[in-house]
Amino acid sequence: MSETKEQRVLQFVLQNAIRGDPKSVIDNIDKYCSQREWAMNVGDQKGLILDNVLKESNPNTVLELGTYCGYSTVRIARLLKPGARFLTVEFNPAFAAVAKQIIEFAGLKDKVQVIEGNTQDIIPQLKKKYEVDKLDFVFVDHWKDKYLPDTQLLEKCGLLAKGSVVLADNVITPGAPEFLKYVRTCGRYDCTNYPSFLEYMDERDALEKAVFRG
Ligand SMILES: O=c1[nH]cnc2c(O)cc(-c3ccc(F)cc3)cc12
Ligand SMILES: [Mg+2]
Repeated sequence: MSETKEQRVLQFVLQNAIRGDPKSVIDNIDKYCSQREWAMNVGDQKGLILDNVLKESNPNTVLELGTYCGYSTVRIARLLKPGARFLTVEFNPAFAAVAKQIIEFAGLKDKVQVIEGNTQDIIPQLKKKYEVDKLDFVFVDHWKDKYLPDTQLLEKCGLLAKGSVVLADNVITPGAPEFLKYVRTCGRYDCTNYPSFLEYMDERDALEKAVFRG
């Protein structure tokens, strides 16, 4: 069976990165996806913004919506303090399989729980099944049409508290206009826009930080 792009990214990492070294995993995914095949990783420019917003938040409990190959999962997990909890949700089983191997190769297997499934099914299970009380940091990077319904579901399930950070990728390209309008006008978030560029391209993109007011 012919391999997929995501499997080729995994092979490049396994053959070129240093086992147990998250930075070398990140750098090699960026190298492959900028020089050989574009892939929808958050990338190094937006990734640096993600790093900085995450460091400011210094979270105990993190949720990622959209694991893909695990690039941002590795970026986040490498910066978490000991004992922090990190759950990441991926709908596509083939993507989840690649991500688990990349996360393990980076030496971060014990810091992350990869959950395969639909975010709208998983989010309501976080409190009871996954023993989550509140989320300090949520990285939203899955399907653009799910940004708004999933954010509202997080609110409805009582998973956000005063100061919870919701950081969303791609609010320019491909764009998440309904999500942006909601977080900027509903009165429950303090929003900051971080202009940047689409991963590995010259097109404009941005991250949006929405801090829940509680
Ligand atoms: O679907 C996406 N999920 C998560 N992140 C994405 C991401 O960073 C970029 C894109 C994307 C951007 C431009 C384009 F021409 C085609 C796809 C999609 C996703
Ligand atoms: Mg993205």
